[in-house]
Amino acid sequence: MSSIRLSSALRLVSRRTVSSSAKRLVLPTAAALPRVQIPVQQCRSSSHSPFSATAGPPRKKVTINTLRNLYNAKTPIAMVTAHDFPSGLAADLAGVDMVLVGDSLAMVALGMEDTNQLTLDAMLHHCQAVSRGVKGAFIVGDLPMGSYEISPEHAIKSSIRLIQEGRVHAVKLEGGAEMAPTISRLTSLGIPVLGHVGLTPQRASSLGGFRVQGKTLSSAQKLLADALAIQEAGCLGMVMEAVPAEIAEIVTSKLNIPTIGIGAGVGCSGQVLVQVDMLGYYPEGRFMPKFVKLYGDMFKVAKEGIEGYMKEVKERSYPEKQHTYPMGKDETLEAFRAWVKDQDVKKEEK
Ligand SMILES: Nc1nc(=O)c2c([nH]1)NC[C@@H]1CN(c3ccc(C(=O)N[C@@H](CCC(=O)O)C(=O)O)cc3)CN21
Ligand SMILES: CC(C)C(=O)C(=O)O
Repeated sequence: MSSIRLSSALRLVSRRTVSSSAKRLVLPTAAALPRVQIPVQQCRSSSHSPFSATAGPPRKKVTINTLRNLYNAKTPIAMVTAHDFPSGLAADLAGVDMVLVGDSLAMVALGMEDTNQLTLDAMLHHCQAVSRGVKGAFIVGDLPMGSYEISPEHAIKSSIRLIQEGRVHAVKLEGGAEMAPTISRLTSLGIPVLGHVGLTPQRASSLGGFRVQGKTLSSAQKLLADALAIQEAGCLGMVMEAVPAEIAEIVTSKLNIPTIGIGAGVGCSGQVLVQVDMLGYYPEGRFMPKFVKLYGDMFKVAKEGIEGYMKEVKERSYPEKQHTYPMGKDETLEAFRAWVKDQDVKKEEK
């Protein structure tokens, strides 16, 4: 059976965390799967993360200046969503510039039908998990529907919680010109804001569903006006979702802040995708927006891994000796055997 060396990303983490006594763990796999060997630190308790939360990857921190430099150099900005510690860690170790704790987590991690059921408290919980795993990338937390619309003060209060408790670096909010006063207040207080125009999922009902925006002249005009208004209000950039590529490119060319496109073509200043979508975490047959490209098959990997484990549990080939704890002294075992025999302990009949 062939052996695959551990990925360089995992090696990066394990180099910091694996002690000299680290065991070499051979992952149980189905016969069809190649054998993957990953050295791991022996975990004392299931409540302990196998990866040190403090040992960050040796990455230079992405700041608002880094993003500005990328934009000025016309280097596309790569952003991906994350909703927990491992997905944050994967994104960060892959080297993305920005990590978004998007409210799509409502749909992809919590099984909700839309993003509007998500509360600020739930978002905070996930931001905390992601920010524990992300040490280099610039982290943006989404303001969920209902956490910022009532007044600028409402938005300020929620944003401070996302930054103070969620440990994100910037907040994202949906909307155009009507949100400009709120965005101005936030940015004047030193809270960086990423805007979101085009298809704004929190307003899907009033858009008639998850519909492509900017397809008519008036809709394209409104898109440009909204983009200019939130730029003027001080946004560091904006997500531009589900807009015809040509329109997105023209709007991008009229701005002096980056557009991060999703379903908006290659003419944007950067791209964002939902990590769960792009890595193929779902079984075949689930609807995917047209802009999703699969870069992985996580559902297959997960399912086959669990099948391999199940098979070995059923045939008692897992756990093997190396997965068990040895006795300290042989005499103790002998003494215990003799004592149990002496007690004549009977199995209770049920
Ligand atoms: N898993 C997931 N991925 C996402 O990208 C995502 C979410 N969830 N939830 C929040 C929003 C909703 N998103 C969506 C959802 C559906 C379409 C969609 O059905 N688009 C149609 C276009 C329809 C038209 O022509 O107007 C498509 O065919 O892609 C687009 C964006 C993007 N966001
Ligand atoms: C789809 C992206 C841009 C988003 O807003 C989210 O993940 O919630």
